[in-house]
Order: sequence, then C-alpha cells, then structure tokens
Amino acid sequence: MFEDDPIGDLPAATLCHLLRGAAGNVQPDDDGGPDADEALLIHKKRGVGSGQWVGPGGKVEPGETVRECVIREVREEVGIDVLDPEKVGVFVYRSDDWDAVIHVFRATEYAGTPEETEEADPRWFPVDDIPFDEMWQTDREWLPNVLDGGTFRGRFVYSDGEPQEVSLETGVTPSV
Ligand SMILES: CNc1ncnc2c1ncn2[C@@H]1O[C@H](COP(=O)(O)OP(=O)(O)OP(=O)(O)O)[C@@H](O)[C@H]1O
Repeated sequence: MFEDDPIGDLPAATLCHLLRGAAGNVQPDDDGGPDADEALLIHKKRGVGSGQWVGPGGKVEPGETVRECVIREVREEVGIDVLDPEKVGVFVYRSDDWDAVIHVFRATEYAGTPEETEEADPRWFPVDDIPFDEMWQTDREWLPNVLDGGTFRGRFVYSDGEPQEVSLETGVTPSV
C-alpha cells in the first residue's frame, strides 16, 4: 500500500483517541478490545483541519519519537497526561499543500480532566454518535474500528479538500 510513499521522508504527525466508560474506567469487552462509551475529540481552533472535530495530536518535532509527540500534544491541547498510549494505526495523507504520515493512538488510562486551550475545545462524544459530518471525510473509514479496539493502516489522497484515493487495510499490527 505504501510502495509509492517514501514514508521515512514524510513529515510525521500523531492523533490520539482517549476512551472512557460510563463509570469513567474502560474494561475489555469479549474480544479483548476496549468496551468504551465515549471518546474525546477536540474542535480545532487553528492549524491543519481547523474548524473540524478530530482527536488531539500534532506534528512530531525534531528529535522526538511519535510516542513522545502524542503525550506532549495531548497535554498541550487538552491538559491531560496520557498514561497508556497504544499505537493502533498509521496512514499516509497526501494533499495539495501538506503530506504526512500520521500515527494513530488509542488510550484508556490518563490523568486529569480535559480543558479548553488556545488550540482546542474538547468534548466527550458517545462512540455511536461521532460527528462524522464535521470531521475529515476519511475518518468514517477507520475511526469506528479504532474505537472498537481494532487496528488499521491506510493511504488517503485528498485534492480540493475531497478524498480522491482511499486505501485501507484493517487488523494489522502497526509497529511503533
Ligand atoms: C485525512 N487526513 C487527516 N485525517 C485526520 N487527521 C489528520 C489528517 N491530516 C492531519 N491530521 C491531523 O491534524 C493535525 C495536524 O497538526 P497540527 O495540529 O496542525 O500541528 P501542531 O499541533 O503541531 O500545530 P502547529 O504546527 O504548531 O500549529 C495532526 O494531529 C494530524 O494528525
């Protein structure tokens, strides 16, 4: 799937999906995945994808690992310390003005309460009522699977803000 992409040369970014259960904690379901009721999204105030709902995250800085990046970005954007970031997916994003490889994490353990910042307005959404109409169009393809405990890799080519090519493979084990 990534044959055409020099993944090591693309800028890297992260996304994190924090989950909680009705009682705050998340237990494994029968498949071993998280049995979550709600997922945290942010309404982005600036940067790539501003005005949309998306998981907290951002660009990997020089000298930083993707795991360090996701922890830093979640802290900066919503004031939460992620304790168990699990890498569950990766996708290549190509567009008219920005190309990147985006590493997707899921987390069920964290410290703190989401707070609004200059970058982000956080809100918990029921996992069966995610605002896909106000998100990246390709999020519909992979986010339900990630919220349900799955893994994926993908390649999304956008032009004029619309997906032109969508490739997706689920049930893979992404390396960190
Ligand atoms: C189909 N395409 C996409 N689908 C879902 N999410 C996408 C995405 N393309 C980019 N993203 C996310 O958008 C953020 C960009 O980073 P962004 O917030 O602009 O960076 P950062 O916080 O470092 O900000 P500054 O560059 O300092 O302004 C980052 O989380 C990245 O994972």
